[in-house]
Amino acid sequence: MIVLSGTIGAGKSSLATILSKHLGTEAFYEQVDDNPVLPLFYADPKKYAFLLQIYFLNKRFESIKQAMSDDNNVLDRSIYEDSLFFHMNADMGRATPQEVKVYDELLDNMMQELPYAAAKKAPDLLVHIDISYDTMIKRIEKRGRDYEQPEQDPSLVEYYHELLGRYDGWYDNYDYSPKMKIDGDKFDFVENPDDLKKVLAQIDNELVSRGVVEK
Ligand SMILES: Nc1ncnc2c1ncn2[C@@H]1O[C@H](COP(=O)(O)OP(=O)(O)O)[C@@H](O)[C@H]1O
Ligand SMILES: Nc1nc2c(ncn2[C@H]2C[C@H](O)[C@@H](COP(=O)(O)O)O2)c(=O)[nH]1
Repeated sequence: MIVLSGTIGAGKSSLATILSKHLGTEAFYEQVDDNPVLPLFYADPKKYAFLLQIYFLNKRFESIKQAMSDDNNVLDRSIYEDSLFFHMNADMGRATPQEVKVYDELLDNMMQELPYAAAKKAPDLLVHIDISYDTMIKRIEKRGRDYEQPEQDPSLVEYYHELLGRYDGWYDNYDYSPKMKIDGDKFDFVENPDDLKKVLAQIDNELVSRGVVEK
């Protein structure tokens, strides 16, 4: 299983589609447009942060189990990033210490239940897409989900800065699996075919050198 990571609008879903096609495998996507809790969360984060987190945890767990059913399937966000989101929201006063404790213990318990073979308790590779704040905002605007637009809710400017800032430390400390970073500002793998080629070559190299796929 190959897992993508990155902030909102980094290009995870786009790359998941491209990469799974390239590898001849399946992509598994985070539930967003048909997520009934997400708009509620953006409208009232304090009321819905915990419910949203449980919702994501449940869906993510389901996707991981499905993605694991075959080699080299691609997941468009890691379960570990959900925890990053939740702890950030809790630090912003949107969840209580008790809710955080319940979430952390539940996550831990669920991870232990994953039916991985003993040697395969983690993804084969994490591919992190790194983007700047400006790129993040441009992409969020391009995609156009109402509730994510800072124009509609100026408090999102601080939320997005904080999120992006936390991602750096998160990636540096991530040690559940081999990892690699793609410069999502420099390589436009959606609109530039040359960039796409370079990005896929970087990922292929990692997968081959780690013995995940054959040359
Ligand atoms: N490298 C890129 N160049 C141009 N547009 C991009 C790029 N990556 C993503 N996008 C666009 O930005 C928006 C967010 O991308 P998406 O793949 O949904 O990101 P994520 O899944 O990380 O939130 C979409 O409209 C997508 O078409
Ligand atoms: N509070 C949380 N929000 C989350 C979490 N996972 C995703 N999200 C939000 C962020 C975006 O608005 C949307 C989809 O994210 P993309 O990066 O795929 O665009 O869902 C979470 O765990 N907690």
